[in-house]
Amino acid sequence: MKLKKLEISERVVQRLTEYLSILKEARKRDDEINSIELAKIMNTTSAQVRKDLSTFGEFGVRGKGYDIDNLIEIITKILGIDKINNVIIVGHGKMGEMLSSNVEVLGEGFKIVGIFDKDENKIGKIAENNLVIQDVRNVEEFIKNMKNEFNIKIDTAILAVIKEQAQFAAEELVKNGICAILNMTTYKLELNENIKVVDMDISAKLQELNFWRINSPNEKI
Ligand SMILES: NC(=O)c1ccc[n+]([C@@H]2O[C@H](COP(=O)([O-])OP(=O)(O)OC[C@H]3O[C@@H](n4cnc5c(N)ncnc54)[C@H](O)[C@@H]3O)[C@@H](O)[C@H]2O)c1
Repeated sequence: MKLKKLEISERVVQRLTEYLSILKEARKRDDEINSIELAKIMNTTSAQVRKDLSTFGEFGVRGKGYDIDNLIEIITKILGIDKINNVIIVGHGKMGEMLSSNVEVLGEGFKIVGIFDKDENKIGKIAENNLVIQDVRNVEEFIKNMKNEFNIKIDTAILAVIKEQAQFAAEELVKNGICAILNMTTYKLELNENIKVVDMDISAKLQELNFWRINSPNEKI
């Protein structure tokens, strides 16, 4: 399924991932779910749910719910996680190690195929997921080999280097064909607009949460 890129907002894509996790839970109980039930769990309106899902076609039958399996299959395809997506980790410190030793954190559809660092003391060591930590200077060769020898395209990286190295490391990755970066650093990367970056910052999320906590009507301060 090819989608016209500009038709879909980032927020809709974020909501799709939320729908998917809700639907997987709902499937344990039922075969169908309607937009009112979905809206309740998503804390939104049923009109919003219908609007979101209609972006991708007509799935619901009027008066009936959505077929959960069908919806899961479609969203999985839209998110491109109906097949394995190979990713590399760049920076194998505390954060990189947390990911390579807990691969289930990545969820279905993703596989770590390479780990890179620049620290001489780490290069050559074996990570928890049995991959050898490679010299970051070998990323280019690694990507080329994967393509030529196994016909595997690597274009996604998880960036977990120290903040001060984030921009440099990201630029190097882009030079080598990476076009999608999950940025675990707190550095705001400046890259060509064709490069998709998603920031994953626990601290920023906590700040956001804190704002809602202290501005909640239940706040007793
Ligand atoms: N996303 C979050 O919520 C979150 C939480 C904690 C830390 N962080 C951030 O994640 C990043 C990593 O944190 P950490 O605690 O794992 O740090 P760390 O110091 O333990 O690890 C950083 C690793 O990056 C490597 N490195 C540095 N420059 C590199 C380069 N150019 N190429 C390849 N490897 C390089 C270092 O050798 C080291 O192994 C930091 O930027 C930190 O601010 C994010």
